[in-house]
Amino acid sequence: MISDNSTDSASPAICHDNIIELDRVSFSYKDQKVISDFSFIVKERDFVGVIGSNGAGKTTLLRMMVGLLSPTEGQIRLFGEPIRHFRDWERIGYVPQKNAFNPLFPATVREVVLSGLYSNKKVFRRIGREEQRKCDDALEVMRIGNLAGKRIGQLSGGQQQRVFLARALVNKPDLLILDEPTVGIDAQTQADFFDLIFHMHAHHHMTFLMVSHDIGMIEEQLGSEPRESCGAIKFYVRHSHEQDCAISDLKHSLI
Ligand SMILES: Nc1ncnc2c1ncn2[C@@H]1O[C@H](COP(=O)(O)OP(=O)(O)OP(=O)(O)O)[C@@H](O)[C@H]1O
Repeated sequence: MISDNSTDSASPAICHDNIIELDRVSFSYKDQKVISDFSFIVKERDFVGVIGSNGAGKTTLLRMMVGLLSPTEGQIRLFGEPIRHFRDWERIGYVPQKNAFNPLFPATVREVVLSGLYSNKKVFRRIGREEQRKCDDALEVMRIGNLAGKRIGQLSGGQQQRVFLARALVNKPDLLILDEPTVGIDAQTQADFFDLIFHMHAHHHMTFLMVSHDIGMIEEQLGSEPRESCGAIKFYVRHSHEQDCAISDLKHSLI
């Protein structure tokens, strides 16, 4: 593994590793500058809520963090490693803002959720009982167990979004990046989902970065003062030091 992070002399506290580092990052689409000279660090066990008006650049920022866009200037590191060398993508779950499957896409809901367990290299690995159990757990948490055998392309937009969330959760990644994850989802599933991810943040050692337009929910969960801003984008952060929870399935997190 390539790493040139040898200068980091940070605290030995295990929960304070840097997960995402943006160092003087700028981004332009042709001649429109969207992100300007922005530096920010997300630490292990942070929950970062990202708020900002339409067009402020939130999605652009997230797409840079997952390697889909390259900064025009500046550097990004993931888990301490320069993003161009980073290969450990299965540690990161990403749910983009708008997901839509072609109605003819042949995979079933179960197959799509199971695909979250493997990196591209491992897609042909045999799926055992343990993997099926994790998949059932994720399906049940997102209330789509009854849709498991259906073709994903034939579901409604909100149902498809729940499948994407189940896929992102099934592997319990170290870092989950969510771009307005609950748009189009009914109120009960939305409330359950927030309970779940805030529990996972507090007790399962996960780090979250989530774009939301729900300022009330963000302030209630993360406090009313943003820690940082980037143009019209504001970053609310809460760090967790709570006790880890020994239960490994997802369902218990709903309560
Ligand atoms: N592919 C693209 N090509 C050119 N300009 C783009 C592209 N994608 C986004 N933009 C522009 O960049 C700016 C930031 O867009 P972005 O999608 O990052 O904003 P956002 O904060 O996520 O907005 P929203 O809340 O509406 O999702 C906007 O002015 C947008 O028009």
